Amino acid sequence: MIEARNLHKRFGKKVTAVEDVSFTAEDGVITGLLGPNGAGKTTTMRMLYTLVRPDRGTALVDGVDVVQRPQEARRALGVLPDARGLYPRLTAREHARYYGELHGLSGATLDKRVDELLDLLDMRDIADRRAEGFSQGQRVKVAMARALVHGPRNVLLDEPTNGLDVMSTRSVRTLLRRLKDEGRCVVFSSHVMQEVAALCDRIVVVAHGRVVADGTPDALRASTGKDSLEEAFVATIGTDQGLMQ
Ligand SMILES: Nc1ncnc2c1ncn2[C@@H]1O[C@H](COP(=O)(O)OP(=O)(O)OP(=O)(O)O)[C@@H](O)[C@H]1O
Repeated sequence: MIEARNLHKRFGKKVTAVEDVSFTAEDGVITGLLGPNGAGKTTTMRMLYTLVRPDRGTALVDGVDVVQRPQEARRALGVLPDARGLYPRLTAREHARYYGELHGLSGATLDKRVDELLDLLDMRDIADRRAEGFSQGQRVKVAMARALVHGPRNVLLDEPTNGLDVMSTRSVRTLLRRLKDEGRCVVFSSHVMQEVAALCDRIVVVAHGRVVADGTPDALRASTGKDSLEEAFVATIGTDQGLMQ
């Protein structure tokens, strides 16, 4: 479970990226962080996975404070960051193995886990190719495999389907549903409302660094009095700018 508590982050004097973000992402639930470009989603995610230190507020990962005990919090997290930097000379399989080793896995356990992920992410064809020259979709799959190799209880994904074709998007969605069915806490960010609507049990809408709505798709529709989720989002944010594909 992940609890964001009054997160604040400014960059310099002029940019307030995150004003006051609080939400709880439960286990066995897919929580979507939805907001237009520049809303503060990536900055929020970075604070959750301990890359950026909040100016104020904090977050708890399975009860562990990310500011006070970042290393411990990181062990309980699998992260697909916004930058999917890969090592060009390592193969897809070597990426997953390397990250598994960093998390203390080895031997047959690690081999089995990596094989499972290669199948789940449908990446057998690229398993033993070096990452240099990988397409965007292939890069996302490798980054996803290394995020999940240690079987984290909590999974944070920053715009996981960005740049993916229809088939790859479907396999990512299937994987996220599987993580949910396994009882994991899944949080992903997106600026595409159709993406969030297709996957999420719970939606946290962020605009200008603040949470402007938080609830199930049905609750969001009911609170705005709109029949379609799309209209409900527009009503919540006050504009459809940046939310459509
Ligand atoms: N390192 C940084 N230095 C200065 N400004 C930053 C930095 N990181 C983010 N910002 C600013 O903070 C605001 C929120 O950015 P953030 O990347 O969190 O938004 P986002 O919701 O993820 O947007 P997108 O959908 O475009 O990725 C933006 O105005 C951005 O320019």
